[in-house]
Amino acid sequence: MRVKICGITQEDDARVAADAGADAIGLVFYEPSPRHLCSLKLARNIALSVGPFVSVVGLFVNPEKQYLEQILKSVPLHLLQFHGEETPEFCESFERPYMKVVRMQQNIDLATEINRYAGASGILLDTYKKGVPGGTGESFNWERVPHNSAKPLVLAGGLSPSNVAQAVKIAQPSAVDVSGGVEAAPGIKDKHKVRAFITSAKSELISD
Ligand SMILES: O=C(O)c1ccccc1NCC(=O)[C@H](O)[C@H](O)COP(=O)(O)O
Repeated sequence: MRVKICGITQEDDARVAADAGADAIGLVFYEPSPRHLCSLKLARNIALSVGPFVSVVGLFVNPEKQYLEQILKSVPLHLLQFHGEETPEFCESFERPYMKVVRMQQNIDLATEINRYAGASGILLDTYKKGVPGGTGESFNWERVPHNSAKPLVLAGGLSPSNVAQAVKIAQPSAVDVSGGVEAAPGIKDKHKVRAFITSAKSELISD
């Protein structure tokens, strides 16, 4: 099981996540978010602090192309994560691996969305909440996650150290993603929760 710790805003938290076995960290480039990184220098330093074998993911919500290109010039991002209404053509235009987020609205046609983003490295399934593009801290019904997806699925939304093992068992995703569930305060991670989350997410695979 791969684990991404999202919404990192300081180097210490990035190191804690990497040392605890995180496979990826997420940096938010979306101004209304309390986890938004307004300094590119800070974003770059965080990205460089995790070492060569931890993926650094940049989160965007309907970004201006120029803004994203400017970030790519100074922050070494391995993967882009799109939370808005970005088209497949837009997502692919940066020639960088990307994940498209699908918010699990009740009537969503997941198979169609997955086919639409054929160029994506994976699809991140997140909770739908009107007007909130991500980081809701709320979960959705994990039974809705298909086990035969054409693309790797990343499960997100309201995960925490206490529910991630159950979520993995039911949804059987390729990876899990957490932000609010391992925070001490918005944008600040709790190192005990980060460690507990990673241990729990990864141990489920072993116990099965
Ligand atoms: O974190 C935010 O504030 C945020 C704002 C806008 C788009 C995405 C955002 N975060 C995304 C994530 O942190 C995760 O990919 C995912 O949504 C899970 O978040 P959570 O439910 O808090 O674990």
